[in-house]
Amino acid sequence: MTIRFYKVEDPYGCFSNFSPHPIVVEGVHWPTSEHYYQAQKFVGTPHADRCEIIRQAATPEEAAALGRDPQVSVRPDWDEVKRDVMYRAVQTKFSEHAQIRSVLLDTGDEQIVEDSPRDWFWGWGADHQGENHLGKILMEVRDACRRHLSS
Ligand SMILES: Nc1c(N[C@@H]2O[C@H](COP(=O)(O)O)[C@@H](O)[C@H]2O)[nH]c(=O)[nH]c1=O
Repeated sequence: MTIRFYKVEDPYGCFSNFSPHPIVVEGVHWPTSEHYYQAQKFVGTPHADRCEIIRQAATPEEAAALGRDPQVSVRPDWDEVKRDVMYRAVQTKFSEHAQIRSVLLDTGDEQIVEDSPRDWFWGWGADHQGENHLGKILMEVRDACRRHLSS
């Protein structure tokens, strides 16, 4: 059966980037993978100061809002790099938290879908026709964890 996730409080909520699992990337602590993902939008831009503002946001919702401010331009290559950014965020999260790594590994080879009604890129969208890149990255990270375990 397909594993659907979205809100942190719902089943498989630990797969959401809003889940309370901090990550450390290049020695920098991020409260959630969402904080890290949203901050990368502004690396190398005139608004690079926004990275630290986002890192210090009290909640992932606030971090997402700061990252989605239409008044502030993201890095011009964001659409080209955002999937790699997301992969690094998710891979780091599950490498640093054994308990949720077990949850991910225990999904076997089931399909994983971000059941977002309004995100057709990271999720499958309300009509379930979206690209589900976050679900695909979770399945890629699951496979990488499994290979690491068997090596
Ligand atoms: N989980 C979740 C969301 N989805 C998350 O938002 C991020 C995409 O943001 P953007 O690239 O700015 O559209 C990505 O991490 C995706 O999983 N959005 C929400 O407003 N609430 C939520 O609970």
